[in-house]
Amino acid sequence: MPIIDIGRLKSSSPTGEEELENLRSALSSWGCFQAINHGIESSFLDKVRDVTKQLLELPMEEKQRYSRAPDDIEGYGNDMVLSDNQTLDWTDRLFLTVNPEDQRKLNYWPQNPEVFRETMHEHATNLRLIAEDLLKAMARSLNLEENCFLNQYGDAAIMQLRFNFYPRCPRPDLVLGLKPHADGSAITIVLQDTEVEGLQFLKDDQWGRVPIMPHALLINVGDQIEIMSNGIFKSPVHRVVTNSKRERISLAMFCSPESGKEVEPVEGLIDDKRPRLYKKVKNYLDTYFQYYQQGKRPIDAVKV
Ligand SMILES: O=C(O)CCC(=O)C(=O)O
Ligand SMILES: [Fe+2]
Repeated sequence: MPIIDIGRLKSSSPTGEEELENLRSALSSWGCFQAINHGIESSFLDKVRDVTKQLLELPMEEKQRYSRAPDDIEGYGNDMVLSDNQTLDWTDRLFLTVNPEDQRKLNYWPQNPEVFRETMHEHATNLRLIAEDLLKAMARSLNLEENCFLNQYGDAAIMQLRFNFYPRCPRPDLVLGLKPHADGSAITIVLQDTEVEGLQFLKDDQWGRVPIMPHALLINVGDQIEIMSNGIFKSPVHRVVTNSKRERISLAMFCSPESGKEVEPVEGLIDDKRPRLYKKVKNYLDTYFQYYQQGKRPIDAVKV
């Protein structure tokens, strides 16, 4: 699992150039990395985890006050059931749109713990800057103008938080916490559990574990960056395994292009040797969930 010092990516020194090359290599092989030196205080990340834990450990009756409506993707609950033969994940989650701010559905936002709302607001503010800096670095790592991904991402990017709670599972050999999938985002930033592993990425047909690094952020590319980069950066398939002894918690932030923005392979990455791989897409997330729940890869539907 690659580790990238993202503080270095902004520097134009030789070490900065070297780190850009590491970034390009990580995203075109694994599609993910552990980000260190990201500028967020460790104590703040601990607070975010703590608030997440407090929320997920509330009594079920209290969490059910934020239950997802049957036709909504936001709220507390499990998978949306779209067919009888769907495999359910061994997880409960709370899913919230955080940005744009005027699209927050506050009826799903817990008020307990009391600092929940302000903490998640601050967390989103921090991650927004990291996502934007990374999109610039990703463009520079391919010798492109630094705003070429950011322009498709837009100023009113969609940021969605998913609080994942994986209870202990008596049969980890039979059940997954989260079935294999690739994310529909542009990029995803995940805060991992500090004690229990579980996330795995598929590389060269093998599942690679994400080791615990308490103060790193796990970052992976989603389908929309695979599209913009014309397939150079890989949106990796990943899954979460269950554990019979320990429960596990994680907090994923999905950063996706602004609603209505057209997303397509960047001009500079299409040539005779690398023909255009993907069509132009808009509001990719709208169709993503249907394919996802059928166990299909949504990105296959937008191949040329
Ligand atoms: O639980 C994790 O570490 C990852 C979660 C994830 O992949 C997701 O929510 O899409
Ligand atoms: Fe994921």
